[in-house]
Amino acid sequence: MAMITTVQQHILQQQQELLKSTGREASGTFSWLLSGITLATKMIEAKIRSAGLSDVLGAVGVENVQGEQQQKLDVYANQAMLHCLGLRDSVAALVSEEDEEPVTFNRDAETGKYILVFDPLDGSSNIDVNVNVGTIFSVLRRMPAELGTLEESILQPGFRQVAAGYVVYGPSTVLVYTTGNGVHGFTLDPKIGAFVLSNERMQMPEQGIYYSVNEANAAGWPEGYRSYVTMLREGGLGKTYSSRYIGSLVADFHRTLLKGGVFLYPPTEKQSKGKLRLLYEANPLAFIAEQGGGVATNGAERILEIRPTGIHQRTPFCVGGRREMEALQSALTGVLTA
Ligand SMILES: O=P(O)(O)OC[C@H]1O[C@](O)(COP(=O)(O)O)[C@@H](O)[C@@H]1O
Ligand SMILES: [Mg+2]
Ligand SMILES: [Mg+2]
Repeated sequence: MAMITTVQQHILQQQQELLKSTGREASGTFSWLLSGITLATKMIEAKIRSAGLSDVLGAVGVENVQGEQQQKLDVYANQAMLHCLGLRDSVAALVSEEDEEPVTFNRDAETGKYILVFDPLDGSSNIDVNVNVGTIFSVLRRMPAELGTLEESILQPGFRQVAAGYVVYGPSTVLVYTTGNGVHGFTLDPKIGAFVLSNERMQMPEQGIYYSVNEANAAGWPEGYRSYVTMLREGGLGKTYSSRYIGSLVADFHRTLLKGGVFLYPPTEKQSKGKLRLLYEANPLAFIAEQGGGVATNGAERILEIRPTGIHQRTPFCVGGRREMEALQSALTGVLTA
């Protein structure tokens, strides 16, 4: 019988490796915490698989804190995450794209030592048309009380993340995560209902063949982005690039991690800060990209060094292989070199 490694086993192994170097035992708290995410995402996966047969398609008729029409599946996914993670007593706060304020728990700093930040359902505009959507999460450690309040702990910069990951609900359901020790992918095996290791130590290719951006916004981009995309299209980086844009960040990112290339959501005249959110979209994917050998910026600085000022703040988001991101930096600083 082929031996399998589930995501829980893998996390525990990673923890044991990590702690062995400090002579301490893995408490299991962390893998128990992440099992809350795998349980919630399996519930969401089950809803999506038969979406057309149950009442989860369409909008609920109210706007969320982002000013977007909330989809029924946004609400279901949010409830699943809040329910499964709220039960974990190591959780001090839950921060969701769908909730204006964090959900906090009256747990002392010893017990409630983690903060979960998440986008329960990413790619909402694609739900009703059966295109890949996902869930994105980021884990921060609560700061000791003498160093900061719970609110300050939530607004820590991205390089303070202790874990990050996403699940793509597509032809198969794939979970990708990092705890700062490489990027690892797991596929949900429907026969046993477990996420099984399928891609260990994933690496983003140094250079790819795809660029991914919503070109409908091109007229509103700063000039550097337009000339950069033109340069890629015209073979300026020694290869002819093709365009791929799904409109679900988690799916466009997953392709970029596997195949390389570049994903961009630049600022526009309408949205000078771009559209995507720093805490639960850009930060977790930037952590994974860097752990996979890629690069992630807001066009000027490293995403993981941005100091958050608000839980729903937006940021321009550029992520991709080393070659594409070096060329982007040149283009945005006005030195477009092939
Ligand atoms: O339609 P646009 O402007 O290209 O925006 C697409 C982007 O918006 C998003 O759908 C925003 O995320 P949510 O669906 O979680 O709100 C991203 O997944 C995607 O990359
Ligand atoms: Mg999203
Ligand atoms: Mg969302």
